[in-house]
Amino acid sequence: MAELVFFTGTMDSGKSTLALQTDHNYTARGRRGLIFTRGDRAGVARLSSRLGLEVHAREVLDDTDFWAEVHAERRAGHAVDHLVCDEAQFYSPRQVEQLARLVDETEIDVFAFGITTDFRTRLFPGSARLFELADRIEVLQVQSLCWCGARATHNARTVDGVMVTEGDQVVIGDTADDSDAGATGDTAYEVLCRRHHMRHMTAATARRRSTAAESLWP
Ligand SMILES: Nc1ncnc2c1ncn2[C@@H]1O[C@H](COP(=O)(O)OP(=O)(O)O)[C@@H](O)[C@H]1O
Ligand SMILES: Cc1cn([C@H]2C[C@H](O)[C@@H](COP(=O)(O)O)O2)c(=O)[nH]c1=O
Repeated sequence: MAELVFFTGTMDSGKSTLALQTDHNYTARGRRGLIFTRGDRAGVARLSSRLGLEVHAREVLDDTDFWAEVHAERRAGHAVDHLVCDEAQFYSPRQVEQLARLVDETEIDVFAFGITTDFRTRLFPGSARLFELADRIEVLQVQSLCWCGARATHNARTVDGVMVTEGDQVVIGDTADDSDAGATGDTAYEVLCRRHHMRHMTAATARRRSTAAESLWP
């Protein structure tokens, strides 16, 4: 029985790596899959992992119709046994419904990978529809950590090293290590635990407060 599975987590939790591993393992057993992505940091029509793996992928656009894509492949005589769909948070609800229809009516397995919530802790439309329709939701096992050591559960956006909660929902970018904090004109992301996201306390903020406190009581 085919399934629509949504693998989700924070940024930097191993989603793209798992997407590549999944396609590799299914292909190794003779299954033929199509790989999709949208807005990967490596560029158009690329699926990349921070581990360094990168493959060609079909870029999902606003008018991409997964039902039409799969049936065009099959009309051309190509088997399609599974779909790997990365950055699924960026897909439209209608596109998620097309994925679910492919599972139900053509017995194709669909493995979707994407972050759960945006920089304001709100669900992306694509992620929300996947939560509503998926047969299974799998939270990534790789623990990305907040600066405090707790498991990171949410994604923060920083501009010039300062956490922001206003702006466009979609801004392609990467997590920054501490050395990048405060770079001018730089939009970056940092994974935080809920407590510190709600407090707007990034690693840089925590460090600044600690330094200020030490200056009062040297
Ligand atoms: N140099 C490294 N050595 C080992 N693991 C790494 C290294 N760099 C990145 N990773 C792993 O890759 C994960 C991010 O993988 P990626 O698939 O790009 O995540 P996502 O797609 O969820 O953003 C990190 O959580 C970390 O576990
Ligand atoms: C939180 C958040 C993230 N994004 C972007 C930033 C990245 O390009 C992707 C997530 O990629 P990853 O493989 O999971 O690291 O999403 C965004 O556009 N808006 C946000 O609020």
